[in-house]
Amino acid sequence: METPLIQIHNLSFRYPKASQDVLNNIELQINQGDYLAIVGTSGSGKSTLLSILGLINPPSQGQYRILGKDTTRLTARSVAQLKNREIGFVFQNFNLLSHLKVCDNVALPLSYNPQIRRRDYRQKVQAALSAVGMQDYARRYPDELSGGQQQRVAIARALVNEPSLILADEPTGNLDSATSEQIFALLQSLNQQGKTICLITHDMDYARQAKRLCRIQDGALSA
Ligand SMILES: Nc1ncnc2c1ncn2[C@@H]1O[C@H](COP(=O)(O)OP(=O)(O)OP(=O)(O)O)[C@@H](O)[C@H]1O
Repeated sequence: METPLIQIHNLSFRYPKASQDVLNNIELQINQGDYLAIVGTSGSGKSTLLSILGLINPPSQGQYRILGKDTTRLTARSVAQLKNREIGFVFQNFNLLSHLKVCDNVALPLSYNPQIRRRDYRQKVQAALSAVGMQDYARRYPDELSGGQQQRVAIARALVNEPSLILADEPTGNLDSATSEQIFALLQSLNQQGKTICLITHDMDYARQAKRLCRIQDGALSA
């Protein structure tokens, strides 16, 4: 029996002051353990959809449930809590803080989660770094690492809170093809270990490796 993690019904989204919707009547269910790739041409609405899945933007219309909770009926504080605890983000530009060591970058999401005790940080950071093969780089700074290593660290940061969903927006957009292959292999293996992943990519070869492939065209999503 598949357990729904995300349930989106009749969702539309329009940016403030824009004259038309970027997303129209989206229907989407993501189950626990899914690996979903979203493809679409530039400007089709992929990043916008990811920003809604990641609780950065609320839908303009329709329903978005995560873990059974209707996010449109929650307070801003509850939404922020859900975002911090249940979502891990991976970006094209890695978005690591250059003045912090690898271990401190990875620890950042823990500091937004008051349920986690400070004395547990070290073990959690080590576990996340080990999951991406970067356990020996904890004391380095981001600019001492290659692009692929920086993306691994960013994936460790996304994993550290043990979120329900990993969202990755063009995670290999700044990487060469050999390094991209390693990052996709890592995402694949994290999914095989049970992580739920939703990914945007331009690379159809990798998109086809995901369990599910969805396309966005002019704001409409199809399987
Ligand atoms: N903050 C914003 N305010 C107004 N319009 C926006 C904003 N961000 C994006 N858009 C518009 O929304 C549409 C969808 O953008 P989005 O970034 O979701 O597309 P995308 O499919 O991720 O594109 P790309 O592949 O180029 O990253 C585009 O027409 C874009 O111009």
